[in-house]
Amino acid sequence: MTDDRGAADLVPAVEETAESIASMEIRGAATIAGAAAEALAEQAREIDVDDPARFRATMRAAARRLHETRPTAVSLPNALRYVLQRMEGEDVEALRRRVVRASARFTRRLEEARGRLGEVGANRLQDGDVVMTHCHSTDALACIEAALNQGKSLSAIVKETRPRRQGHITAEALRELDVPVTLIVDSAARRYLDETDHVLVGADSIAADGSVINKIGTSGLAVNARERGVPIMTAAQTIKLHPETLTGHTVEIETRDEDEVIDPETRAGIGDIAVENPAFDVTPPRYMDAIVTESGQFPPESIVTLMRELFGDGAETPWAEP
Ligand SMILES: O=C(COP(=O)(O)O)[C@H](O)[C@H](O)COP(=O)(O)O
Repeated sequence: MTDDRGAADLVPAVEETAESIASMEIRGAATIAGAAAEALAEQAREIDVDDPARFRATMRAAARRLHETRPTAVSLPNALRYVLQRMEGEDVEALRRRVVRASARFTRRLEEARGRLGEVGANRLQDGDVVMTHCHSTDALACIEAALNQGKSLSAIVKETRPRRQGHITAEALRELDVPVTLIVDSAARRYLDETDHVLVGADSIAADGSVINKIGTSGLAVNARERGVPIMTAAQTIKLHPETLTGHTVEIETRDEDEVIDPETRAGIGDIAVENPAFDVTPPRYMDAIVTESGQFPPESIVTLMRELFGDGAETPWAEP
């Protein structure tokens, strides 16, 4: 049986979502997961087949198409797993219902988890704190929002986050919450740590040893924060836990287009140079004070306990052909 089985029956919504994730129109680990779950529901709703085996094959093909878009955020395969593991039933209508329901439940759980972890993270922030952020993380922003709701007043130092400048999205979101924002270039972070009370980042994946995989620059920020004595936390709901790392696998770091770093004309003017553009890096657990999830906060080294509880010893890949 070839891996292409079911691919001919993919509905446009799946291709559109896959393209938007790959081009980063849809970005950020939690947002990608929600969009993927919704695309699976669209596939289930729109596909016009009578044969349950064919229905299942098209759902697996849709999941494979979504899975191949970006490699680092484990929330994507975790979302696909959540929905496909619930694809049960004897006939197409039953299968369709189960997929649509699972997708809706997944999206609801994303929202609830964000709310709960926000409250946990907010308890680590004090009234008057200056918080430094990196990239744009909805889970990290949830902590700030919850702290504001607790009546705390915060201000933010927002790292620009080259090359894609997701810091601009964070700055805008914080201004909408009326948080005073100072935008800095990435290389100014160490200097501004002297004025920072807490560093707050998100995660694309968390490994079994407590390593945090997040936007490139996070590990340097964490090392500098430790050197300066500034606490740093990762806000990450449990769909960011990477079950395959329980069995020794490492997390693949996405490499993106060189044009994001330098435009081709400027590059040609410089001469023959190599350009590299890794999108994420790995922060060792010893540089992170806490991982904040909807199930509470954890020292990074003990996150493996929560992972075993949630995933057992590893991960299935229900999108693979049987
Ligand atoms: O590194 C990024 C986004 O990278 P990119 O812009 O390359 O997708 C974010 O910190 C995490 O995905 C967490 O985000 P969230 O908390 O929203 O899941």
